[in-house]
Amino acid sequence: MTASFNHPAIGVTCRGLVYIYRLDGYDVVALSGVDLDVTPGESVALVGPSGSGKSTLLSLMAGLLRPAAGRLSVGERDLAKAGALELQRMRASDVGVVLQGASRNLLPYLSAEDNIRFAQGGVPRDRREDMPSARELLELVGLPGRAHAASLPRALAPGERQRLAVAVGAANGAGLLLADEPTSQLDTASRDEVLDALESVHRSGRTVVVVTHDPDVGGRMGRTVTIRDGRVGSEGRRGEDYLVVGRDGSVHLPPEILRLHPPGTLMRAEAAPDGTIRLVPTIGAGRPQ
Ligand SMILES: Nc1ncnc2c1ncn2[C@@H]1O[C@H](COP(=O)(O)OP(=O)(O)OP(=O)(O)O)[C@@H](O)[C@H]1O
Repeated sequence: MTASFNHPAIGVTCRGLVYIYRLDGYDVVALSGVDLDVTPGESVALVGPSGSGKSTLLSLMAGLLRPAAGRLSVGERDLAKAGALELQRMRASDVGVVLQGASRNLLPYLSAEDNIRFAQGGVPRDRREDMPSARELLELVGLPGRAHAASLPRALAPGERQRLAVAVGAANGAGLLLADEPTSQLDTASRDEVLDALESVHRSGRTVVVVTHDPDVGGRMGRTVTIRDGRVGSEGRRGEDYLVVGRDGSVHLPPEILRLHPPGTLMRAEAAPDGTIRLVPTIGAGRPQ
């Protein structure tokens, strides 16, 4: 099914992105220098341990939080400089957001169709004619027909409700869809249907960025980016995991290597003529006590 999404896919650029929560007088550094490019039309999963900063990064991309430092562009917009009104406009028409938990995205007293129409209400008039209809969106996420359109969110099964949340997130026809844990607490069949819905949105010409704990969800996206301790730790492409050399030359060693060689270990980096790098720990000299 092809819904009419006429707006181009939107990319994201993060450079040295920092975010700090202030909690009871303490600073919690959630992101400590994220460098990441999401190219228009890509599908990316943000994965990584709990508390590593994935949701914070997604909320920054959505303009729900403001960067403490660094650069963040969504399409042509510089989010570090944008005012509250501009961020609100961006969410109304350029970026779709699916928050964690389907019910946070849906009005319980409106039908599926009316939830979508409500989400389309904030789109500027001159762009409304380009928007897909509520029925087209419902069909896109696998909820076709009059019965689905007329259902209240509570009458839908959990997986259907989550697919409706995806349709509502995509309703404004935006070129970038951001989704936080869209498949959590779903059984495998429902999860796969939500992934099909996200894939349909992606195929309709948008960029899709998803935060997930589920490796299988990561496997369905074009690229996985692992966030570790508030920075990009590694990337997965076509089933292979790669370390990412940061702007400052640092690399995050994977947990299994860190268990063998804990932080503080002294290592020599030796480059072989074929470009391979060997990290050689200096036994006894640099291990923390
Ligand atoms: N509202 C908040 N106030 C204070 N600290 C917060 C707040 N939200 C998140 N944090 C802290 O910021 C860091 C990053 O949190 P974030 O939720 O972005 O991580 P996450 O990778 O999405 O985790 P999870 O997978 O558990 O959702 C964590 O140390 C977390 O405790």
